[in-house]
Amino acid sequence: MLEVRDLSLRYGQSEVLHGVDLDAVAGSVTAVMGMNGVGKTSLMKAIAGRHPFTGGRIVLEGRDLGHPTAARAARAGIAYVPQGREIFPRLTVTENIESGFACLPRGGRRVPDRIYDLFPVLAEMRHRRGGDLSGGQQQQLAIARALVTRPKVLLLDEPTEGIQPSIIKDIGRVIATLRAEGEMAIVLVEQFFDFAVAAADRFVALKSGEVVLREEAEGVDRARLLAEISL
Ligand SMILES: Nc1ncnc2c1ncn2[C@@H]1O[C@H](COP(=O)(O)OP(=O)(O)OP(=O)(O)O)[C@@H](O)[C@H]1O
Repeated sequence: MLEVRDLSLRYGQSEVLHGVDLDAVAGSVTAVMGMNGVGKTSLMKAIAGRHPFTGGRIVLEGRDLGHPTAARAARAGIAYVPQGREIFPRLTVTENIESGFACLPRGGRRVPDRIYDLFPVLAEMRHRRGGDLSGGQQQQLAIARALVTRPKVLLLDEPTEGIQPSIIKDIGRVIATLRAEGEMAIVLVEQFFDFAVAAADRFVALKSGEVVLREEAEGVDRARLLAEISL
């Protein structure tokens, strides 16, 4: 589904990703792990067209996307839920969800009922402002906004960061549901080790902008994975 090949990315003179390969497959969760500053968010931003990359390729369903803008990546089927959520605080919950429509043709601009089935709290809070929601509710809102685009690839950047345990469980259930439906490839950037281990089908560990480990979840050596992402 998604193939990232030999990706490099710079901020000014400083290269922070060096030849990263990443695969994500429909109906499975690929966890990207690593310490602060190893380049996880930069990788997500490159895939989502939020930051230009300097070398490599991003291929979706066999089609090289070139160097997409954020709008083109979204139209191609890549949805990005950013770290920090980027909710519009003054817009209502519904308006925030509808802001995801920008990349859809006019005929497709409808919030599917299933969004509210996945996130019942958003139905209850439809008319509240985004800024009035708790951090966890905002995270659910950010995921809902991404899902209205009916993506092929869902990029989740640290969805558990700063969120209360009950909502972390809800988010884990939503990820498991989407995975089981088998239609989208999910890439999960996550520093909460147990959450990532429970959710993922495969792990990619980054260190200093390079992949240092690539393992299927089945039979993964947890101690080795933890060591790779902690040093
Ligand atoms: N806009 C920017 N300009 C310059 N350097 C940046 C910029 N954004 C990130 N960096 C640097 O690039 C490196 C990788 O950052 P990135 O945010 O991708 O890492 P990360 O693994 O996602 O970290 P975290 O877990 O803290 O979010 C870091 O050294 C960071 O300081």
